Amino acid sequence: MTNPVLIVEDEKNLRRVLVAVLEAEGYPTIAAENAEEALDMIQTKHPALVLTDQRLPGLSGTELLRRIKETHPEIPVIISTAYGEIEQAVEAIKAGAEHYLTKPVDEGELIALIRQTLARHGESLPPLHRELRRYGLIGVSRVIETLLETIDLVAPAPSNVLITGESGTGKELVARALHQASPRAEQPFVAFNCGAIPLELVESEIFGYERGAFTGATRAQAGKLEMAASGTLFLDEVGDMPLPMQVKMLRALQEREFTRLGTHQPQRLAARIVAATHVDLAKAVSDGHFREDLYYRLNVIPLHIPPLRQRRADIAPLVHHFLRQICTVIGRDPMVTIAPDALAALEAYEWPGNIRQLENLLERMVVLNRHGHLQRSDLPAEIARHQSDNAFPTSSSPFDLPALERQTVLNALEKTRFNQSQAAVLLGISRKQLRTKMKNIGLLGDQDGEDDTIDT
Ligand SMILES: Nc1ncnc2c1ncn2[C@@H]1O[C@H](COP(=O)(O)OP(=O)(O)OP(=O)(O)O)[C@@H](O)[C@H]1O
Repeated sequence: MTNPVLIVEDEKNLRRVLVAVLEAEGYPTIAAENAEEALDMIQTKHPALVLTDQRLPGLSGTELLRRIKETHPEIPVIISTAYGEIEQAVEAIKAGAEHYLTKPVDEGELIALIRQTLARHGESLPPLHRELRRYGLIGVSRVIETLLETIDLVAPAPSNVLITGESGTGKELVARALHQASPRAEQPFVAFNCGAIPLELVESEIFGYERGAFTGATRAQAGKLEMAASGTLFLDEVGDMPLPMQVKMLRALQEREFTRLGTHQPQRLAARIVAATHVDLAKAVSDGHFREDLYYRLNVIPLHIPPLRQRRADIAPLVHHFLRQICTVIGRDPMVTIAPDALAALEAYEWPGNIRQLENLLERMVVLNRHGHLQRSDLPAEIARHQSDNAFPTSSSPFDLPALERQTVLNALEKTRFNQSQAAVLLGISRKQLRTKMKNIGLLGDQDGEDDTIDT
């Protein structure tokens, strides 16, 4: 990321803190004391995002936002407002602010919001995000960050690894990453899927065979273990390995030797074994479908990849990545883009098929798309009906003003135990205005009248 984040804040200490927090996260950051200074910086420094206080000396945050939208509509703006400035927050969202934050600003929420906003705008992100792109693994979530740290930690060791996770979560990608990050990177990476293959075939595929070892063995063939040499053998769907093969595999791992079928000449097992499964292998052991001793042999280092729905922050960067990738592969230029509400629906969907399902859906949508822009209405109905506010419950959704207003009014009422006068003071509006809002959002019926004297 080359373009900085611009902070606009008149309070000196807060400005310093915000700059320090963002710089610690690896975002190049610049700061202005007021809107006029900010406008100059926008001309010269082209920030990737502006975070501005609403209340500033001179032009307000919303006025600054309007000026930015006139000249640089592509720059996302986040407005921070003091508690009770809901009117201004709503005003700012209407004027095109990406989000609003309520002061005092929560550090974690701020960082997450900035990451999500930049990712949503297809920005290449700061060192953290560049790092998170390593080995072809895309993401901005803590999950991906931890996964990459673990890969770096365990890659150099020869220990076996067992990767677990639902179908399509990226188990093979992680296995390849482990290989690339290891001293074995120059050696072969060989993948073998144990799923739904009869015993004889699994055995001959993994161990190899000599000519005449069985009917049809017209020539000698090296097995996957031999092909992997001192590299990595990736055993996918290891839970489906037939039980008699499990016994043979265990023996090979214990003795660090194996033999081609049809000979007694042992060979050294030099490859590292990385196995993967989408089934609960511990349960398969207790059900008697998987050998406990082999389970422990393989599970020296367990690595779990959570499903996509548990790391929704990764969806936006993955969507941008796949759109770029698919358009490049099929030669689509200019690149197909996606509408914010379509992206929000993707972020809110459950993704039972995880990243593979997301990738396949985008490919289909890009290929079938004529106008170069994916709209919410292009999505399958099942996905389009998802509400964007499921996705990031901590941040306000820019697409649902009534929900935002309703939530703020409710918060104020709850804080004051439904004392309307105090709630109105908190919100910075008159009690009459509050009652109108309560009616609009269904908290007061018409029969409740305009009685200003009785508090409920
Ligand atoms: N974090 C990620 N960043 C980019 N692409 C990813 C990521 N995770 C997965 N993918 C892509 O998603 C697709 C599915 O990943 P992969 O085949 O590794 O999943 P899997 O868990 O091994 O699936 P299965 O259990 O069905 O074999 C691949 O095209 C992979 O490149």
